[in-house]
Amino acid sequence: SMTRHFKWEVGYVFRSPDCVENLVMAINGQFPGPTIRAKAGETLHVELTNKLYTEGVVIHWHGIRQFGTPWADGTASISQCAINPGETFVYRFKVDKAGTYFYHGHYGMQRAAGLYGSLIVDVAEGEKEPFDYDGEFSLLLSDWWHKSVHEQEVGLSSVPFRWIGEPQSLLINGRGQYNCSLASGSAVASSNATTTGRGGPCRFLGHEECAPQILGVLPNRTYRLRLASAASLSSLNFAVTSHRLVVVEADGNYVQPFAVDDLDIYSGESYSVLLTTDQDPAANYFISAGVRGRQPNTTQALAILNYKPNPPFRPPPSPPPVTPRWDDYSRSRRFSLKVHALAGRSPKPPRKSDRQIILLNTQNTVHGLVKWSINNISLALPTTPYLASIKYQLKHAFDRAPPPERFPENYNITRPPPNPNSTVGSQVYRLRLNSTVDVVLQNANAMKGNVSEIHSWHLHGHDFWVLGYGEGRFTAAKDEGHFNLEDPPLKNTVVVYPYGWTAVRFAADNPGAWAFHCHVEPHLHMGMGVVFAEGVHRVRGIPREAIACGLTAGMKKAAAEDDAGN
Ligand SMILES: O=C1O[C@H]([C@@H](O)CO)C(O)=C1O
Repeated sequence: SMTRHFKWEVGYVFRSPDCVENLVMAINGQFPGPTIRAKAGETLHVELTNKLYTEGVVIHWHGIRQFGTPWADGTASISQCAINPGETFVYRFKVDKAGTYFYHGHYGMQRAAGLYGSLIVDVAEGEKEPFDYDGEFSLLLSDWWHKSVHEQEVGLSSVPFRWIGEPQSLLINGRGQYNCSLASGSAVASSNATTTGRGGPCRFLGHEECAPQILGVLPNRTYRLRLASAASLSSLNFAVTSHRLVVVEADGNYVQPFAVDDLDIYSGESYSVLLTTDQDPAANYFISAGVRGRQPNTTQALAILNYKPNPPFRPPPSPPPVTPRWDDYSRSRRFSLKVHALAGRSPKPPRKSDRQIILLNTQNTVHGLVKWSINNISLALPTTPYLASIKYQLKHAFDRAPPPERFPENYNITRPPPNPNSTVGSQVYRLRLNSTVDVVLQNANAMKGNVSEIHSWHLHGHDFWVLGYGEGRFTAAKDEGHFNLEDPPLKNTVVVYPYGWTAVRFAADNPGAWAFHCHVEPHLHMGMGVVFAEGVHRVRGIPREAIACGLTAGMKKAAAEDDAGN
């Protein structure tokens, strides 16, 4: 089948995503990066050249399994070395399943610098989706800070700790409005427009980088909106005034369709919703993304659903949707529980698992640094990529002790950690190839009293079944009986609610080394993740340029000599 070729250069550019100029990481000068569109079964061949001056770079293809190509997963220190300035690395892999995906940087906090774009995989020739629509739009949601990612990273790694704070703005396809609002007055100004002060009406001529996304639609049609969240921190709620949304896909898997007025989308998740333009065609309507899950300090992002032939900037007569209360977690759970696999389109989970790993999520300190830990270990990535050091049995590349699969019975998840100290570690959970693994993500109180933060966990290389969500501390006896083994959704990202737990099940069927981590960028930077590895001995043909760093730098030479036969 077909191979699609792309030649990308990653570099910093000055841009104004929310009408304020900042540094943005762009691909071929574009922010967000170019949208990749392909058909299931095709091969992507992305030749990536690093044009940054002093930083490495990698690109992760979020939601793509990388079956047989684990070195293309794009995770620095796990699947590959970071691509050095001036170097070129070829990502060549198959997109084997239709769905709404995205790609993004996976080194330091580069995703938060704007290194992301849409990746849409259509059904293969002759295949059909289980729903029809007349047109489609892809909406990449994210959040945005005026402080550089460099300053964010150093702040989080400083003593005293400097939190990044809440975002200055939310973006829809890389466009947001800081310090003004589309909702107050007409967004179109006469030609002598000036951007106004804080909170005043936005004034656009339409060509500005930060001019809102306009979705031009015809009345009485059905459109597929492909939503994906590349957000660094924010859990978002998406809504379109006066229009119901029918959810039909989650993370590249079909779901039993259900209608909502709004939907929650956590960092790393993607959805497809069907929207029918059955409202008054003389009006335009607001599209909104607002913060939930954390006390909001950022105005909602707005875009326009423009019923043609109305002028695109005609102010919608109705005000934007009101984002539901940020801490109404029972409302949030009710939405999560509406997502079920579409019968006959996804395999059901095995009735039993071979192993159950329980991961306690806590906030801790390590020598005064604020960290997130899993079973009291905060992930510190090694300099040599796990894929190489496991494949080539390189000693001393990472801590080979098996990481803890449980946490102490007497740990009280409703209180701050009695001893806030934890340690950093680089251990790997070794999974037996083709075994069925259950993971329970257990949330807990943060270091501050009466605080438990929302997290969104993403698994590389696999989809998992979401077996259930619960409140308080998970216990097998009390909770396993309530797992949904009938029609659990297949996802690659799942939310963990404050003081609650989320249980997932997956087949360890993909030889490679895979990250499993909180998709909240600062949390990952603070160590909130683990590494799984299965069947690495079976991995064949790791491209040398993927592993020429750390202890393997010498290997590159040795291997070359070896090839030269001396
Ligand atoms: O990791 C985090 O740190 C801060 C707070 O917990 C300490 O300042 C915050 O809100 C996070 O999500």
